[in-house]
Amino acid sequence: MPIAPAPTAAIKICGVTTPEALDAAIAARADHIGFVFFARSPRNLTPREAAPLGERAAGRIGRVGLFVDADDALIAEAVAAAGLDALQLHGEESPARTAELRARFGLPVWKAIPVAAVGDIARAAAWLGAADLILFDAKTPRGTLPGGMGLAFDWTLLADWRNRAPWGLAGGLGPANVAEAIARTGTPLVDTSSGVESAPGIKDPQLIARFCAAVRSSG
Ligand SMILES: O=C(O)c1ccccc1NCC(=O)[C@H](O)[C@H](O)COP(=O)(O)O
Repeated sequence: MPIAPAPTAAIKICGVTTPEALDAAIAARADHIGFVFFARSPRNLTPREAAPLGERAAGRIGRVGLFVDADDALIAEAVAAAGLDALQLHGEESPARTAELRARFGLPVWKAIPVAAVGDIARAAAWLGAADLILFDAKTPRGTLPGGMGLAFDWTLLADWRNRAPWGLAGGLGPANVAEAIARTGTPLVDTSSGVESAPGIKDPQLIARFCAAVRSSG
């Protein structure tokens, strides 16, 4: 009887802004790319800028739109322009707002939960039933970006989560530590941004390839 290969974590490359980075993610067989719609981010795209990337990605890789306390008008414009397959909420969106957006746009919603202490993991339970996936990410210092800062959190805090819903791990992941992160947490999805960049907002195709290879080596 053939032995099935061990499953590895799904991969999301966040903050893609160029066709080269998109093609690198597809070539490396990542599962999702993220388009950031947040003006303060070095990876920000307007819906108009995201449109050709969304078209290039269609049917080849999942397109996740990242928003930070965005209004419905921006989300609607981005969904239509970039053909988004899922929404990622990276701000202070409540469980009610999360459920409302899921119903309004008819798309899966990923809710990022910032983590610095064990209570932050418990807090995620409030989004069960409202979000389709919980993305645990490092809590960033006040006054900085709420994500994409290359900061990791203490993965042992996840011991309390016990796979209560579909989830993923983000924060400070790169080619050098992602296999260890998967081995230590058992995460079914990994998300990276700065770890595959040569400078903030500049994706490096070689780092994308190395990241995806490292994920597969963990299986
Ligand atoms: O990437 C950004 O610029 C960003 C801005 C505002 C909110 C969230 C943002 N990124 C979220 C992501 O999905 C990142 O992949 C995640 O935070 C991990 O980032 P990194 O630690 O740089 O890998």
